[in-house]
Amino acid sequence: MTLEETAGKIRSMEIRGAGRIARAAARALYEHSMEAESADLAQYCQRMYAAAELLVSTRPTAVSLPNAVNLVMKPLKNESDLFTARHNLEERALAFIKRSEEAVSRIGTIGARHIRDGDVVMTHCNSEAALACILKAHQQGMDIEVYATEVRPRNQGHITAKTLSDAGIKTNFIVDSAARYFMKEVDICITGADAITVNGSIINKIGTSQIALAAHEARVSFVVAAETYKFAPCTILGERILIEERSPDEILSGDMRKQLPHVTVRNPTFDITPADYVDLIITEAGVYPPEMAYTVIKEQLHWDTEDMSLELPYCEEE
Ligand SMILES: O=C(COP(=O)(O)O)[C@H](O)[C@H](O)COP(=O)(O)O
Repeated sequence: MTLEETAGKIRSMEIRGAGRIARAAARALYEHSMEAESADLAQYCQRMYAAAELLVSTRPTAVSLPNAVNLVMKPLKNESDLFTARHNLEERALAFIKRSEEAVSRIGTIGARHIRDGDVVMTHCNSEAALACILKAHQQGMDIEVYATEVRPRNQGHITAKTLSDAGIKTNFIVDSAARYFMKEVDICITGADAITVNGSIINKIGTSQIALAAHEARVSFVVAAETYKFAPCTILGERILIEERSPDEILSGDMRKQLPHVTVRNPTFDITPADYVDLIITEAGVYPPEMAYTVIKEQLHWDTEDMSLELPYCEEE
């Protein structure tokens, strides 16, 4: 797949979900580097920086995307010859993909320890990391039941329901607005994350914060499964995560909107769940309370003040 094809698929959401987007970006950089016909290091760097910028511009919210791109790209500035630069960049891209896949599997193992035999689990959207926990618990022989939301407008819940059904897990498929109604039957909510800020807020699919609120009210655990590269270093510097707002066409057709001249369709793709409503964040490096987000960014992402000069567009003002 060409770089432009990958960028187009991320933009159109054919490739979606924060972890998958991150791996697709790393894969695109790897393949772009392999194909690069560059006369010298400067030309190669120029080509790769342009590719990185294109990838980062595709979707604004999932921090896994700029984090993956930075992990692959950042050491490039210290290279002194084309051959080594190219070799090292390709190694870093492949290492990121491997690390990401292993992280999801490890999160599944750790997350399954938070599910008990007989539990009813609610999940929202389609998160590899959240599903890894549920699938692992099922594989370990636990008798669990799941409530999976529909996830309007893009219906990612259909993918979740199919995955759960294929695994033989008893699943209730519900509209998003039924989450509070069913919360009294739920023991634990598990969702993924697109970004986690330094104050432990979780940015995930629109509707997540309502589920967290309903869980809080009902004294149900609300747990987030997320790889460490979902934490957002830029938030240490006070930057906010930009919440993507997608086309109104996803909700009402142009023809229908023409009949409603005083109506504006709003379509935010993600929302923010404050740390107060989050019990735990399950990462591949272990389980953290949301209050420890700063420590994760410092220790797991090895973020330091040098990163303040990052040139790539990391996050933008909300
Ligand atoms: O909100 C979404 C996907 O949104 P979209 O469909 O708009 O990309 C997922 O919950 C997170 O990305 C985490 O997923 P994962 O755990 O797979 O990274």
